[in-house]
Amino acid sequence: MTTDDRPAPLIEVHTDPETLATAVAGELLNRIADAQAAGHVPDIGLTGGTIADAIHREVARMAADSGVDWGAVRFWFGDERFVDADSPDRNAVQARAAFLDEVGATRVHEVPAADQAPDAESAASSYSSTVRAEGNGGFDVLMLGVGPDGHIASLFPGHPGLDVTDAIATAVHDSPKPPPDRVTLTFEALDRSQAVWFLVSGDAKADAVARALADDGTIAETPARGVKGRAETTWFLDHAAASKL
Ligand SMILES: O=C1O[C@H](COP(=O)(O)O)[C@@H](O)[C@H](O)[C@H]1O
Repeated sequence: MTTDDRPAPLIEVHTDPETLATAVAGELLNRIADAQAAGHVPDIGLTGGTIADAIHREVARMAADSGVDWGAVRFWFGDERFVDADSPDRNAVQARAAFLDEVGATRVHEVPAADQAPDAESAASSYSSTVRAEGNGGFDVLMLGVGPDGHIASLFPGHPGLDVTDAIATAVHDSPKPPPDRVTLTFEALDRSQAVWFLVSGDAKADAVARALADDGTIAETPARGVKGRAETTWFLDHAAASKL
């Protein structure tokens, strides 16, 4: 199935970032619980960013009533900033602080950090091996924040990472958004997801959302155009982010 054969994106608009975060957190907990009830260990792709952090905090708040077995869910990162393991810039550090440590998640697959790998290339290669060895062929739910420039994960407009087709993860240098060195999953890997959820809030991202969902446009200009779920693609927006649709 090519990306074009996949179901058309759904758009869910919430009043503000707070209601958006609560809605996505509730939906995520339901998806995980349903997968586990069906005897499946779900693979969940996490993203960094502002709205992701709010969602993660809502997951922690709502976790107790969810029935989720946190030892039976695998967490992954769509991208990571190549900084030291304890740096607050790291997506994994932020996600751990917001919910993973609090709920007691045990199967968290992090990208090697700058004090654990010699360079971003080695970290990308190591993460590719981990995904190949311990992943289940794709994410059940992949969450992606979107930058004002239309980037997803660490796939930035016009950057060489957009063209990598022979790897699961790749190194990124000279990122337009700091920090400059990063590791990102490639389109090849992101595109193996059953459900892709774009998470976007704020009017600074309204243009990027409109470009991503327009009939015409290129992935090189707006990388968010380059990923669709095999079974579902949903854009979770607040009013501000949806204001140019
Ligand atoms: O650098 C990154 O930025 C994006 C979006 O972040 P935001 O603060 O504009 O919401 C995020 O999706 C990505 O994972 C992260 O590394």
